[in-house]
Amino acid sequence: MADKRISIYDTTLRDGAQGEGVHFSAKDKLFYMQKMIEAGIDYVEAGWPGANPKDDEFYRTMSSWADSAENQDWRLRTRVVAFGSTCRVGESPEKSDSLNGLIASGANTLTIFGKTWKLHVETVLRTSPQENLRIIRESVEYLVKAGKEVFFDAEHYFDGWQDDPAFALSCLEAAMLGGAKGLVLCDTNGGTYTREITNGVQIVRQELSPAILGIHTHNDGGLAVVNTLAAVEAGVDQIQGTWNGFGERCGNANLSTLIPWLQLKLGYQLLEPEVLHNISYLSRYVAELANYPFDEKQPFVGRSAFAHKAGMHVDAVMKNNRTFEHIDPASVGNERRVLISDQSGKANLCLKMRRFKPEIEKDDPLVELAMERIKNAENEGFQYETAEGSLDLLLLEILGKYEQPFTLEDYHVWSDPLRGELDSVAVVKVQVGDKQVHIAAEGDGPVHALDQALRSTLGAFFPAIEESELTDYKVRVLDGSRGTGSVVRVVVETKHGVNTWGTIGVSSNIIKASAKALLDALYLVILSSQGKA
Ligand SMILES: CC(=O)SCCNC(=O)CCNC(=O)[C@H](O)C(C)(C)COP(=O)(O)OP(=O)(O)OC[C@H]1O[C@@H](n2cnc3c(N)ncnc32)[C@H](O)[C@@H]1OP(=O)(O)O
Ligand SMILES: CC(=O)C(=O)O
Repeated sequence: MADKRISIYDTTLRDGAQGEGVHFSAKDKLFYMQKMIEAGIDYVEAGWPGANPKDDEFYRTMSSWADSAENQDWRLRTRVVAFGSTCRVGESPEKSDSLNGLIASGANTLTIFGKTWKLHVETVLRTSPQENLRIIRESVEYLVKAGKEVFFDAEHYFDGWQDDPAFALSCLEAAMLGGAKGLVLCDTNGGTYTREITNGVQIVRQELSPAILGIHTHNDGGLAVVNTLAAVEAGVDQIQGTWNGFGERCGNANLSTLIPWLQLKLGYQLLEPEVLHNISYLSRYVAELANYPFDEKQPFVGRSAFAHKAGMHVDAVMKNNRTFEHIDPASVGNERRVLISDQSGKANLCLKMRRFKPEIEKDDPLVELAMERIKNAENEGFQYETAEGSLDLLLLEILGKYEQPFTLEDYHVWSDPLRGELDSVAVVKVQVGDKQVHIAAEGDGPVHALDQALRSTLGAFFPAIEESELTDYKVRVLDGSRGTGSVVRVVVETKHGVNTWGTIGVSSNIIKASAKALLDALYLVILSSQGKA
């Protein structure tokens, strides 16, 4: 149903943080909340009070922040949710540390999960179905009486429903009897097929009338996004998910994919259009905050999402972008990229070269020349897809616009691996204008020594060098048949301000390959600081 409002329940800080390698400190969680409040996310589940000191600290700080006069209006847009479980078997809610911890958290919206699959009731809780219904109903009731808005996460709902539909439904009824505002159907093991999700949601819609019906899926079968979309089409009002699909095992339904699908393609209302235009940035922000590598292959928001490599595709995109783009990249804050490789045609290169010479056309002989040089270089082992910085330098040179800011006249590197730290020395001879400089520097290994020598020589002439940093260094053996004499490809990543460049060197001598990649990086830092690259 187009233009229906679907609320977003973001569980990145809770279920997302249950993912391998994903961590948020209490302070990270506060930064995160502020971003999501700005974005207008409806519900943000931030953790489990009582489970660990970090979550306790977060809720303490969050409640005092929310209570302060200048932040009173945050509740209008975003609700911070505290998560926990029902009371334990044989326990009364009043005695439950979990429930009392939730009330004490200060959050006005609370989500508790409970069992709906008999397998869990019998083997994990080791209790009777009746006791399970009691702990669900009484726990919800206790929180509602404390003045809270309560969601019930029906753990393993779809497995439970396939096993014993009447029992699974009775668990939902117990939560409703307790006064739950929302019921959330969880595919906890992530292995449910889409058809069962659709059926499961439709039956709950027919049988019960919660104020909010939500869906929470995991990605173990690779269907979390599709299953969430199916649930929306079958009638849920709320999607639970995590940015970048972070979460336990194979992760949760990915909000970075779901939101554009629902809003741009299916016509549902989730976020303000300007927030949707910022969604690539938001996804990246969350990965940065979690210190987790961003998956560039993600639909909609990844760098590769609109990266065209095949020559024929780029030719078609230049004629009409709809030929190979399912949406306008700008609608999700992303951009089209043209990759240059041995799969490129003149269209790829022409688009790339227009950055430096806007009037260039596909039939210009310089485009042909660039294609020949690149295909030959790729044949020798260069790979410009990961080294767009070196590619820029090559194109500037072909266009006659390259002014090399210095020349490395000579260099020598010695290593004494038995010396311990700073085991290598490099001496470089560099020509800058009419000045020639010799400098020696030590380093941990020969490449570090060379980098240090170049930087200390050039920093005096070009201050931008001092502000730049090497952020990655990768070596790949191209053909192992010659053992330690094989040709290697070195790719260096360098950051200066908001710019990051990949540069490349290829040689059977790892120092020579590294020197070429390092030099290209330094040239780029200097040229871009002078507005020439
Ligand atoms: C599907 C989900 O993702 S639910 C969220 C799961 N998230 C987490 O587990 C992360 C945070 N968890 C924790 O920090 C800890 O597990 C704590 C603090 C909550 C509990 O720790 P402990 O008291 O040491 O218990 P432990 O984790 O070993 O075992 C879980 C207990 O809860 C019980 N339990 C599990 N689910 C429920 C439920 N829905 N309602 C009531 N009790 C439950 C289990 O039966 C078990 O009890 P038992 O020890 O009497 O057999
Ligand atoms: C509650 C929850 O995270 C799940 O069932 O997957």
